Amino acid sequence: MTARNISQFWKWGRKIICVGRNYADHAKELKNAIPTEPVLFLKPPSAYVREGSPILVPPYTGNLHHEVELGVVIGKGGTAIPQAAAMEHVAGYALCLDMTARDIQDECKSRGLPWTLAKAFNTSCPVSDFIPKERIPDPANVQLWLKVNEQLRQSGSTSQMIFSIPYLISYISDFITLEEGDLILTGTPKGVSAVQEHDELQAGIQDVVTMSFRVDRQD
Ligand SMILES: O=C([O-])CC(=O)C(=O)O
Ligand SMILES: [Mg+2]
Repeated sequence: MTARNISQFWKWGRKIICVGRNYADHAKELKNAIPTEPVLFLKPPSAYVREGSPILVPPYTGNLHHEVELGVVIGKGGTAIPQAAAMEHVAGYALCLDMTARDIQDECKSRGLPWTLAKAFNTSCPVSDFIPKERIPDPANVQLWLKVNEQLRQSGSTSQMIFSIPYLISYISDFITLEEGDLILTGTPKGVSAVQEHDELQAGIQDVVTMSFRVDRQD
């Protein structure tokens, strides 16, 4: 049996735990209250898409949004992880997009229904190469950016997060056991906007990583 390699964590079939409304400026642009506890939702591993393959617009949405986010890759699992030990559970990072069918999400919100079809569809989690932990010594202070067709749409620092990475790891692991290969999406800064078929998305974490994806229609 070949050993699994954490640098290909997206192939492992592990869960993707997403944090919503973790940046006040984004919560405000969508007219959501600033949360007093993390807002959590999940994506299945089938949501992953890698560079070279397109982001597919689900046929049921007319308002697909990009959300650029720092992803935290879990290297050591655990339950009820104390904040002080949380960073020992991190193997590294990845740049991610939390693709969101905003019209469907709005409808789910107003009807009190779960966000699954707004957030968890195929290709809803574009992911960069794995970034070993050492390459981002201060994850609480890196710049994330996203361009659509060369136009800057999102630019924000992880220093703006409401809940820190150690807090999130500790909070999540109280309720959902974290496993090696899990990914935590830590929320998006402001500037989310709609993408269309044939758009080119480019995103990056300052001088650490960049990635690009093309948007296509689902046949
Ligand atoms: O859909 C939303 O706005 C919540 C979310 O994922 C985020 O804040 O990153
Ligand atoms: Mg998000």
